[in-house]
Amino acid sequence: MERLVSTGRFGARAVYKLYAATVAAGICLVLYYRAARVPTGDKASGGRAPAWLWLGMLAAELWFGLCWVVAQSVRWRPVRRRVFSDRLAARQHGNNNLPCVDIFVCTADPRSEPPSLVVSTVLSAMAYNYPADKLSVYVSDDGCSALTFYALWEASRFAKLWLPFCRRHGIEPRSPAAYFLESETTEVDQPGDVHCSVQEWSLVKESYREMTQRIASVALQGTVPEEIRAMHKGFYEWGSGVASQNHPPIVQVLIDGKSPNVVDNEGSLLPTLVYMAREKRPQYHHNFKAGAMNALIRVSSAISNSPIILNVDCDVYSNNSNSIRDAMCFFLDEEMGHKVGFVQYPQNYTNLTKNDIYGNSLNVINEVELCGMDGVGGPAYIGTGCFHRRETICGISFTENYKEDWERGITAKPLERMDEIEEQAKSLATCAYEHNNTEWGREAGVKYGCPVEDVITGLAIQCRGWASVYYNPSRKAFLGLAPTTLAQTLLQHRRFAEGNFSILLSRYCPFLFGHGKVRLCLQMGYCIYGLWAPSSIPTLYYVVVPPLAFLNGIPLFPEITSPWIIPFMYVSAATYAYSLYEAVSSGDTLRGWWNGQRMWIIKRTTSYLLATIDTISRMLGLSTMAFAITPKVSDEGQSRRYEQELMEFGPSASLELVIVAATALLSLACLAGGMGRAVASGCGVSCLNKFFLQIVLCGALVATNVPVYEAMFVRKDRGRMALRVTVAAIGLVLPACLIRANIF
Ligand SMILES: O=c1ccn([C@@H]2O[C@H](COP(=O)(O)OP(=O)(O)O[C@H]3O[C@H](CO)[C@@H](O)[C@H](O)[C@H]3O)[C@@H](O)[C@H]2O)c(=O)[nH]1
Ligand SMILES: [Mn+2]
Repeated sequence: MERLVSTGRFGARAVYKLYAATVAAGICLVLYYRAARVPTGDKASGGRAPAWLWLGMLAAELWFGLCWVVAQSVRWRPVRRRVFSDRLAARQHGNNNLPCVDIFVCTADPRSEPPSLVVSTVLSAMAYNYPADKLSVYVSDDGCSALTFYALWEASRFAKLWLPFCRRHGIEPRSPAAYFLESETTEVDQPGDVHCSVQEWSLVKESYREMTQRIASVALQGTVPEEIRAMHKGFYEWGSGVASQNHPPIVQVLIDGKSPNVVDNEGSLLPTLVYMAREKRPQYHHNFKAGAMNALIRVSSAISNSPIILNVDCDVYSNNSNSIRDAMCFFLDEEMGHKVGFVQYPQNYTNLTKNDIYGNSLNVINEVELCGMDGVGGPAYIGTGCFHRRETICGISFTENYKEDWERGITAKPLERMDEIEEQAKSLATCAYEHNNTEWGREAGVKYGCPVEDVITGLAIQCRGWASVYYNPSRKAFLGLAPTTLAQTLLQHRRFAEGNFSILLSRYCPFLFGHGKVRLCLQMGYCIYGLWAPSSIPTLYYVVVPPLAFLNGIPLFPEITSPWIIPFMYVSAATYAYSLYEAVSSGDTLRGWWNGQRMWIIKRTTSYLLATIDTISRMLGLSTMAFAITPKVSDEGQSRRYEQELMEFGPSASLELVIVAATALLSLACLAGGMGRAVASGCGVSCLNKFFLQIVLCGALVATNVPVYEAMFVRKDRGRMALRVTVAAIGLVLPACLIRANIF
């Protein structure tokens, strides 16, 4: 029988391995040079560095070398997957044998995640090219907002028009917001391959526009008007005593897809649509998104109980209506299917600008690193765009004789006793449910206690013997929203870095937890992200010390005439050139790569530093875990500057910004001061000889920091650096430059 999937290797791996071997040799030479030449004496003397300064360089270079080695794990054997969904269609006799699928959409806050955004995501999920009676969409609302419920109720009505429209004309993408936006920017009335009358197209568009207007106006009023509330019993759940973080559970089935009476405008069945706000009480910890996911798993088990679960964030709409069928090819493939625990799609964004000013594109992670993890055991679970087996995420271990119950959910009857089922589902969404000594959050479901709950959950699934698969089709399956300001980006990365570092330090450390269960290369692959946070310290050292040493006339690298300069130059040039190649071949622009390098430094010296502090203080019990939601809206000025690719620093001040400004100023001051000193002492060529690499390093830092200087001294818009930040940065840098050699 023909396979449903195929796996291919990347080309030219032998060339890559040769390159990697030369870099490894270069790193060894650099470390040897450092270790063999540790100066004696704690003070700078005769132009020699004090020992501690030199040892610091050695430690930093050792660390960078280690990170490089760890990063090789996912570059050694990357694979690419293909699916043959036409064979699946032939084999399943049309649609008869396709398994049921539950789709989870998480939202948490109607202000940073507007209900109209949630609605488009939900509609795109309902409109998959998949039998409607086998699809159920569940929305978890951690904000417990009547506005979100109202928006979903509107969506349940609009779906009757939207779904047949999509089906009939093969619309892509099936998020109405994305579809109508796209058709606007392509400047035709309708995309060429859509053969519908202009009237029909305009009717659907108009009715979508009216719906979003109604949602917007209700959101503006802040409450749902009584005449609307009268139209669905669900609105009466928001009585007195319901606050967003203190309320009883709410479960409302908005569409019962099994009922023959609920059909779209063409008489076809609709997918089931369920709204859930799990119970929240101040005395019970709700465990953020992980808690929401687990409540969804339980609630859905009482309603549709499908064997496969897809989960997406509320901003992540479906951009490809065939993704469910594609994912099913992996689960149903006779050779590998029985082992597959989850199928992960990449995380792609719709709102990136051409040169990706905040380095948010994830292109290299998507095109290289996840493929590399897939080659050595399977990608990590990255929280969104992932298909899980229900049994797997619920905690079952893989065994060769495990048999999936693909019939699960199919036999479910219409929810005749709707009220009873809703009551039962509610009881599964209470706080008390989990506190009666259940395994939820520990052995069962998504794991608690980690800001990257997804990564730790995926690792545990792999350690229970399941494989995972990474599928990156050319038409992107899911598109979400990336942060659009510097502050949001830094906050998001602080959470990522903290989460991954705390995994490394916990009992889930991939080397311990995964030992003997997953391959060493995969253990290392997980570590790449775990090492982000502690990398902040060597990075800060490298950004601060060599420039200051240059200012003080202390050379830290081999002279230009010494052969030892070759490994230093080779390692840096080769790794940068390769990173450029990797970024550009993954879809970044040249400028995008350059912006990414700036963000690399900014994130490492701010987010990751704070993440390190967060992690340690959490381990010492000085603070508790937080999950700061990434806002999906920004004000008009901010969006305009984002479109213009102007970095957003102001107007408020923060520790992160002070660090960014201070390190930028320091490089500039050291470069100028050091050059001035060299010229004044008339040493010219011999200085260039001694300080060549330090000058290159300072120069590169200054070049990447140009937008920071502009924000401090040139720009006049509201996104410029706050004056307070500039003053604080000068206050830090000035003494550091003046104290001079005394401390060295
Ligand atoms: O208490 C909470 C907090 C968040 N969320 C939802 O979780 C999702 C992700 O939150 P977001 O603020 O958008 O985080 P990102 O930084 O974009 O999240 C990435 O990283 C997270 C782990 O840090 C993963 O869970 C996400 O899937 C992944 O997209 C959103 O749908 C939220 O509504 C909840 O349901 N409840
Ligand atoms: Mn997000």
